[in-house]
Amino acid sequence: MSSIAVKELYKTYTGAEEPTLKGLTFSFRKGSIAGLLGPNGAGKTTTISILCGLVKASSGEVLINGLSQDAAHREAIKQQIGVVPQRIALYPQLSAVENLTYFGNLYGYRGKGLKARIMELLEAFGLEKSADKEIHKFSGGMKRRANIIAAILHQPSLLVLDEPTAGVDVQSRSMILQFLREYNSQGNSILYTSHLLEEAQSLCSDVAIVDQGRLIVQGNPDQLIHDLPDCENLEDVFLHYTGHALRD
Ligand SMILES: Nc1ncnc2c1ncn2[C@@H]1O[C@H](COP(=O)(O)OP(=O)(O)OP(=O)(O)O)[C@@H](O)[C@H]1O
Repeated sequence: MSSIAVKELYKTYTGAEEPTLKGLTFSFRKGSIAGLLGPNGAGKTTTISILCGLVKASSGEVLINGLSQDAAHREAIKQQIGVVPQRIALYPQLSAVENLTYFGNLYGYRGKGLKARIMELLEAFGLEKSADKEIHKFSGGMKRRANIIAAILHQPSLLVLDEPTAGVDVQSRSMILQFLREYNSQGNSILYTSHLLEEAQSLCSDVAIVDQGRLIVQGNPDQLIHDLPDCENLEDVFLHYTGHALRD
């Protein structure tokens, strides 16, 4: 079964002249680490926002673990999916523990069990010494790691991350990537976006390259590289399919 299936997805934002998504179709198998790749403005964040139920598609279908992303399945999907947005979604004036307790409560977790899970995850992400520090005192990498913890308190079987390694230092990035591999090895599916193609090549079992709201190509990174005789890595493949023209 697919963890994610997107079929003929269209999205036109209110007031926009052109659709952002133009019949986007792809699917990722359960248990994969999938990369949604594409140039600036390709529609990656829009797609992720629709997948997570934050933005409504103009038309098309989205299935999460076989459930259609609609009002009838919203609660079931909420339990199965964890979302790490591009922008830090934490309260700056609250400490890490206060933030994470708030997010745990949203999923119905309380008391000692929640506290233990928060402390376990803070330690796993190297943040245990900063448990009671306010988020606005965190570095960029610390904020990003805390943002990930907020999304996995309820142990979602599908974790969706929008550029989780953008703008963080090498140490934080290495820790985040190690975490993603471990979380996946526990049987969970991962979908992430990135502009770092070397990273995506080594992390992902499957990638979908999108451009201008459409799927350009999908497959295993090594296979995609192998299929094109002039390409040595995923960046070559990406440029082969999306070209060299700037998007701004
Ligand atoms: N809320 C919005 N209202 C109107 N247009 C939007 C909105 N959000 C995104 N867009 C437009 O949709 C297009 C795709 O944006 P989106 O953020 O989905 O792309 P992306 O692939 O994630 O890009 P990037 O790599 O730059 O993050 C862009 O042209 C953007 O201006």
